[in-house]
Amino acid sequence: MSKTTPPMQETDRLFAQAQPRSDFRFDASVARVFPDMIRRSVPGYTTIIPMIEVITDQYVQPGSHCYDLGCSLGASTLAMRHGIRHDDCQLIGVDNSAAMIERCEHYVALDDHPLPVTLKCEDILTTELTNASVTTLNFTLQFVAPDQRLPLLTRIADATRPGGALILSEKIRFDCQEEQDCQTRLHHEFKRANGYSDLEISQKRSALEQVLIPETLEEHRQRLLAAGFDQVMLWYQCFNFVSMLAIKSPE
Ligand SMILES: C[S@@+](CC[C@H](N)C(=O)[O-])C[C@H]1O[C@@H](n2cnc3c(N)ncnc32)[C@H](O)[C@@H]1O
Ligand SMILES: O=C(O)C(=O)C[C@]1(C(=O)O)C=C[C@@H](O)C=C1
Repeated sequence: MSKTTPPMQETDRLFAQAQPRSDFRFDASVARVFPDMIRRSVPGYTTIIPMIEVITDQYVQPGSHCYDLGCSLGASTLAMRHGIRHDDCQLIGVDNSAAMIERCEHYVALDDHPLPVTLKCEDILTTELTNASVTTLNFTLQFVAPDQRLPLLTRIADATRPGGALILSEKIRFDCQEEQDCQTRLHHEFKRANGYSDLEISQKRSALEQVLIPETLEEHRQRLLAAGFDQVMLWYQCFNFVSMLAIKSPE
């Protein structure tokens, strides 16, 4: 596959046939269907991506680094790229799935924009973070072990310049059981409306159970403050999917 040939985009039928339960992984079969899978699975994803460009444009600083942690195929990376007005910034996408990074390189090459993008196949828990103005975790923190989340967010906050920001999008859970049930039902209806069958929805749900650990909005808010951010705002919610903006005050 040459770098300028668009990768084949396939429809997500990964959970269409009855199969033994196994944990969800970001492997080559997921990477092949990922644009279709995430668009049909995450309510609001197609709104959040263009807003990442708008938010990046507001918080990016000249001469700084911008990070997309858990970049997958680069949808959020490219949104950041288009929001960066300074030619002396570095944009770095990090993902520990080799299959994702390999395909991401093609999407970056096809995107007509002068700002270089560095892609790293690394663990976001250990990747180097310095001199950051904007960092994005677009539906990635939910896959990090809960006890590793505060250390990661603290590293991000420590690396962020005064006036810089973190965009954090997550699937959340609710303390109130009634709300949890209602929002989960609405999310599953969204998947059904996008053509997923009951079997696909339930098989993916059990594959994600041990892997995607959602937390409440309050848990996210408190931890972002504990990590060193000064202000936390909810800027988007659709059912049990949200996006937050955590800001370090200007000096
Ligand atoms: C839901 S996807 C992110 C979607 C992407 N940000 C977007 O906007 O299209 C989560 C990604 O995080 C990556 N990931 C999960 N844990 C990681 C870790 N510890 N280090 C690096 N990447 C990780 C996965 O490989 C996967 O590609
Ligand atoms: O919660 C679900 O049911 C999902 O399918 C969500 C989700 C996500 O939020 O990342 C899980 C895995 C894929 O990356 C696409 C969507």
